[in-house]
Amino acid sequence: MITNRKLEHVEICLYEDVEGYIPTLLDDVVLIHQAMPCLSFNEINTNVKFLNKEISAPLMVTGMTGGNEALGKINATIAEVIEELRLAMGVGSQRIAIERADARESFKIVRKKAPTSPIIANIGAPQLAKGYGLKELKEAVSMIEADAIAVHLNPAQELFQPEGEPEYPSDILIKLRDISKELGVPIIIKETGTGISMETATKFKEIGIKYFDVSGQGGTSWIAVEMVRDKRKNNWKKESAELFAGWGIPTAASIIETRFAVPDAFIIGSGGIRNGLQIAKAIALGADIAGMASPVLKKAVEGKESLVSFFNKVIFELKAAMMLTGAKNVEELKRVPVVIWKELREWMESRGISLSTYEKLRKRE
Ligand SMILES: CC(C)CCOP(=O)(O)OP(=O)(O)O
Ligand SMILES: [Mg+2]
Repeated sequence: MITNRKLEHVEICLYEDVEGYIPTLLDDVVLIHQAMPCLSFNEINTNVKFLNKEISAPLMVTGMTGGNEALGKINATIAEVIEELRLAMGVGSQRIAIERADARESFKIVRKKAPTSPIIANIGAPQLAKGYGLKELKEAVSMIEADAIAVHLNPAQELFQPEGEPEYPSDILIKLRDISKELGVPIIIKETGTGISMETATKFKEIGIKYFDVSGQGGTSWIAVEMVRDKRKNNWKKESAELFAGWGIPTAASIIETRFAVPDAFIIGSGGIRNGLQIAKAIALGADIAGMASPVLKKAVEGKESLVSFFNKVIFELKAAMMLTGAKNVEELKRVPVVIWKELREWMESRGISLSTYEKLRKRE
């Protein structure tokens, strides 16, 4: 039953160990210290534009949940806080709300609590292979008066999900191309913890997609989440899921690959982002904003105050990195000098991405 799966997903993300199988490789990005920043801390401005709205920091809460009253309360807490702090948020897959009218309030509450913030709807690509079309995506968008819709790509998760639907035929691309012309809001192609490659980003660039949420490996592994469900059900896939738990593209590599493939893309750097220093690195590496999910979920269930102080800490860390690199705003942060070394540099070399070529793309020159 889909509602049970929604509840299990949140319970597993909160209380099971399903992250950190492989590093994000953001540690292989060094922001160069500038001892004479030529600015004072109170001058630093973190405002950025996102989906034609201004947000106070380059950070969104990426789509997680929804589907019943309890999950709606989590959405409500996050929505209230992101509206107050002028951030942005996505909702979890709205498939359950397309299928069940009683699940809709748990998503609608987000727009009620965040009337002015950028809010992003969410539908899975497998549903496009199984009959969903413009009607269902419009329904998901209008349900929460969304500014955009994330179409999530989760083939690895579906493969190991007990009741999974690993159906990703290429006619999904044709459908998305046609839908994007009529939908009225942008489509964000969003991975789910295994990252977007340059080949995959190119496929979506070719149908006119401009927004990517890379959701790389290094944070929550949704293969591991389904592994836990397999184990609980003694499903035959459990050992295979364990084998693949660390499968995917590390977040730092996925930011580079997506920027390399789609130089003019709007990139959300997500997957294992846990603090403001990682946000600064993701942006200096090529992302436009960063995305967080799991750490926000964990604070949200503690309550609003806990989530507010978490975001204040994260934004202080981002500003600290901007101060110490001499970046007085996010546009300057995109161009600060960095060192890319160790595994991440080896990854670039083996993928044919030269540092000098990437330097221009990273700075969006
Ligand atoms: C998108 C993913 C990280 C979490 C939801 O996976 P799911 O297969 O349960 O989502 P659906 O309800 O859309 O099938
Ligand atoms: Mg699914």
